[in-house]
Amino acid sequence: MKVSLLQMQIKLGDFTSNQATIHRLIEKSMENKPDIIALPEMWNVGFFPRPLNEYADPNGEKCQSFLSNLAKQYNVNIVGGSIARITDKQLYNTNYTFDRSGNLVASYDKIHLFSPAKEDKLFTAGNKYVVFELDGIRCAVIICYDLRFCELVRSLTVQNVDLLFIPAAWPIERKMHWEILSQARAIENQCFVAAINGSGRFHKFHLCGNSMLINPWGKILEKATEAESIIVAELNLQLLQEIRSSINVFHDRRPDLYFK
Ligand SMILES: O=C(O)CCC(=O)C(=O)O
Repeated sequence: MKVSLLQMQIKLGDFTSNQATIHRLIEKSMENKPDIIALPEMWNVGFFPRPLNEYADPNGEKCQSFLSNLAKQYNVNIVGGSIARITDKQLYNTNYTFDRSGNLVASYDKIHLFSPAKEDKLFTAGNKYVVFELDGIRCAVIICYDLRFCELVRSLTVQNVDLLFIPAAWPIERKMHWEILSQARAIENQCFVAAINGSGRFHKFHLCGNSMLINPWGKILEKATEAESIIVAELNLQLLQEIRSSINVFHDRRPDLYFK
């Protein structure tokens, strides 16, 4: 299973240019023949042009059709980061994931909205999480600030998730949290983590890049710099069973004692 992360530089409010960037990066990433490609948070318009309701994709239809066509064209699974979507006048931060045939296999609305940036005032929060399969591998996706909520990730990984995607627009000031929390989620949940950040600046936000592919032991297999880049790694899925049987935290946990 080869996974490639497209750490793109997103242009604020410029969907057409962002689509062109994805085309360019996918074309290049195909040299490595990845099975899955993943994109960062808010790739359609960035974090956030105003007024956002004029920039957001109505019902996510343009983005869905763009991603579905790419998946078919390149015969690759696409975890479509997230986009700004508007439905019934409500804004959502939404992930769409497509399989190689261009079928939508998952749709997830960000659950934890980042209140320090007033995301909770602009967007409506999602209220359900999803687990899905890509080429027979159990996957899940969370978005950016969701990374800080270990309860959410545990709720997903008790459903046997092998590969967790974390599209993000994570700022440079908290780069240390991005790295440590991503590694912690991999270690505590004994799964692979694909942490895919954007690169560049919006308003006062300066994204830290540093996308990572992390194995279930917490080892960083590949890491990007701050600049626009593509990283790729082959995931040794055998490691999942080796680690889970040597330290069986899912067997030893005591959910009967938690959150009383
Ligand atoms: O949690 C953080 O520090 C960053 C979160 C964030 O930027 C977001 O959720 O968009």
